[in-house]
Amino acid sequence: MEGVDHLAHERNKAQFDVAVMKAVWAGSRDAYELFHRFSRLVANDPEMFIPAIKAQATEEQQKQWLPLANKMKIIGSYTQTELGHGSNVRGLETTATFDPKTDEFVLNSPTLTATKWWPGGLGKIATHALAHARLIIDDKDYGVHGFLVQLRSLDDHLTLPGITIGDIGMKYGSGAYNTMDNGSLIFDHVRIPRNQMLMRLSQVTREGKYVPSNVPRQLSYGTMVYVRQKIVFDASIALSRAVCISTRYSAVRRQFGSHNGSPETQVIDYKTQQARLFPLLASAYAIRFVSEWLNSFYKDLLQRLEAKDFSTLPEAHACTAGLKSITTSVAADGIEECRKLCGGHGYLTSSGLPELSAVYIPACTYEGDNVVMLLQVARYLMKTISQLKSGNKPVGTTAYLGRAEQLMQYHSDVLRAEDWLKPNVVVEAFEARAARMSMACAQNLSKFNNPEDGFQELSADLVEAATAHCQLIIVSKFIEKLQQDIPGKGVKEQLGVLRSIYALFLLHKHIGDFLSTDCITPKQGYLANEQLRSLYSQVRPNAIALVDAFNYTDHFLSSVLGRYDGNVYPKLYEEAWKDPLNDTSIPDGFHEYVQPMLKQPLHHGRL
Ligand SMILES: CCCCCCCCCC/C=C\CCCC(=O)SCCNC(=O)CCNC(=O)[C@H](O)C(C)(C)COP(=O)(O)OP(=O)(O)OC[C@H]1O[C@@H](n2cnc3c(N)ncnc32)[C@H](O)[C@@H]1OP(=O)(O)O
Ligand SMILES: Cc1cc2nc3c(=O)[nH]c(=O)nc-3n(C[C@H](O)[C@H](O)[C@H](O)COP(=O)(O)OP(=O)(O)OC[C@H]3O[C@@H](n4cnc5c(N)ncnc54)[C@H](O)[C@@H]3O)c2cc1C
Repeated sequence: MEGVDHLAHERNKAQFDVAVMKAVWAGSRDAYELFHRFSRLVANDPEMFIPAIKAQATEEQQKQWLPLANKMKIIGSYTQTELGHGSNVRGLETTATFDPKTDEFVLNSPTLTATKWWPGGLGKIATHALAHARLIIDDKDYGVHGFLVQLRSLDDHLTLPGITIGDIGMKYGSGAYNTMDNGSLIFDHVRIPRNQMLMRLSQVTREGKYVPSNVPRQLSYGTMVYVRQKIVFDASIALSRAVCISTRYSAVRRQFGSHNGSPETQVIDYKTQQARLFPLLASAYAIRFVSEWLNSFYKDLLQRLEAKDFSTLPEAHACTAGLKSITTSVAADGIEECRKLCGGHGYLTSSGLPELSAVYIPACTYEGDNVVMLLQVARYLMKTISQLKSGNKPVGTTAYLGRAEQLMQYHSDVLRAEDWLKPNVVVEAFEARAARMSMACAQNLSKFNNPEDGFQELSADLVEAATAHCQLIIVSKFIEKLQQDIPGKGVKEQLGVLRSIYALFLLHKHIGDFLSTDCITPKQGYLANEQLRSLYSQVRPNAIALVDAFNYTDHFLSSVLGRYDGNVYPKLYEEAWKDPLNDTSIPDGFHEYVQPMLKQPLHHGRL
């Protein structure tokens, strides 16, 4: 029925102020108002190009290029990855050779594997590329730098001489990512003026002298840090969207359990459904809050960089790389789990979930493969530990490693299931687990003569240690969020329940880590699980209101199953009838191919 709220009875169960929770989810009341007025930005916005110019171009270059990019007079593509090299940026093959006679750089793709491959917007639309290439002066290789290269005429959009561009072809699924023209590009001795090398960090003079910057070379990777922290925020949106669909549908869907004609059981009441769904609901909130923190950390980094303070750059890199990795993996896996939680209907395009999944899963790869990113975190952790001996006191997200000795002695003192609700009890267990896993890796690494050999050999363990570290960050930031003043009836209590679910679910999932590092006993692990079950029961009456707090419109969710009013079945049926196959009762080709078979004579009563 139109106009009836089929989920009203669920909404009436809520034990908290949903309006306040909406503001908490949005980040602030102002952010909520803004969000309410404007529909959200499209995630795959190819303006990535602009942050790169801001980060790597001189002020003069910015004055020249940013107005053009902002007014869409030029369309740029961030062109880094090549057919043969993506993760290993230092391995890129494209060259930009300085020609002192003409005061130009000559861009060239020396091999097939040097073909630029993947950049968004490149295939059909971009007029310019921010191309990453090895700077060569007098046969000397100065490593990878950024160059602004015009690709297509601004008059007729035809490619310029020496440039071969194409689209790289269809991608996974049939959905929206195929509307993105990820491109391939070959340079054949393409000339650009010297002032189109982005020279904020290092310069090449008219005489062909290379002037290295007096700032860390890693600043040239700044765009990746910026985009990675955006991607963490994006993960909270993608996961919460899937969770919203799946939670609402789980309250609508009924299976089994009818007695004497009573309705069947709502599938959301099955404990197995809750144990799969509610940790994802909690994860969506956890990722949201850690992204909020990461964004403020990033803003602080920018202020410091302005003041030539580079001290937090390594931590910013480790945090953005690690959290990008963990949160996109959780979101991608979570979306798939949400699809399964919706049973057969989840596989229908009209559920919104297959499309969301197909568009989202490359987040585990782009802007840094997730394993490669965790290995960067592991390097940072190993470096931090190696510096402990020289008295360096770690700060920020690795401060706990400064208490490594104490954490190596730690044994959880949990006696009852409720003890696991205490934030300090949880944090200590997560700190001890992360510290012990990292310390064990550091100890094993020290047995190798060549640290790089050791790093390769132990890389699987290092990835696990990095994961434990990143999970600790997320748990800690959730706890810190709740130390803030949060008004509204029941809001803080509900967030407290979600915080405990998030932490205890992780503990349950990684119980092997906690037991093998001797941080907790099997009995304490059992108590954590017992507490988790009771927390699921506390979330149950609030589940619909907790996803309403995301404040997503039906238009944004694009899902028949996730409709606000829960009016799922008539709409599913209606959607099916929009399938072009239903335009006619006899399908195309029936008369040509199927009917002749049906009309074949029977032999001895058989075909
Ligand atoms: C407007 C934006 C909106 C965004 C909205 C969100 C939605 C986004 C949708 C976007 C869709 C698609 C976008 C996709 C775009 C792309 O994929 S662009 C291509 C991205 N490519 C990568 O990410 C490549 C990954 N590889 C690397 O980053 C590096 O090669 C790697 C870090 C793996 C290794 O670098 P090296 O220099 O070779 O390595 P090391 O020796 O390991 O490191 C040297 C030191 O440098 C430190 N480091 C490394 N990276 C950084 C960094 N980014 N910042 C600061 N520091 C860094 C590293 O820790 C080492 O430090 P140390 O010497 O040990 O102290
Ligand atoms: C949808 C999409 C959009 C993209 N958009 C852009 C764009 O706009 N601009 C751009 O320049 N690029 C873009 N890319 C490219 C993207 O950044 C790279 O694909 C990404 O960085 C991964 O690199 P790769 O493809 O070389 O993977 P590989 O490094 O080849 O990964 C293959 C496997 O090797 C493993 N591996 C690699 N190195 C190591 C190691 N050191 N230790 C252990 N395991 C390792 C990885 O974990 C993975 O399992 C895009 C990619 C996708 C999928």
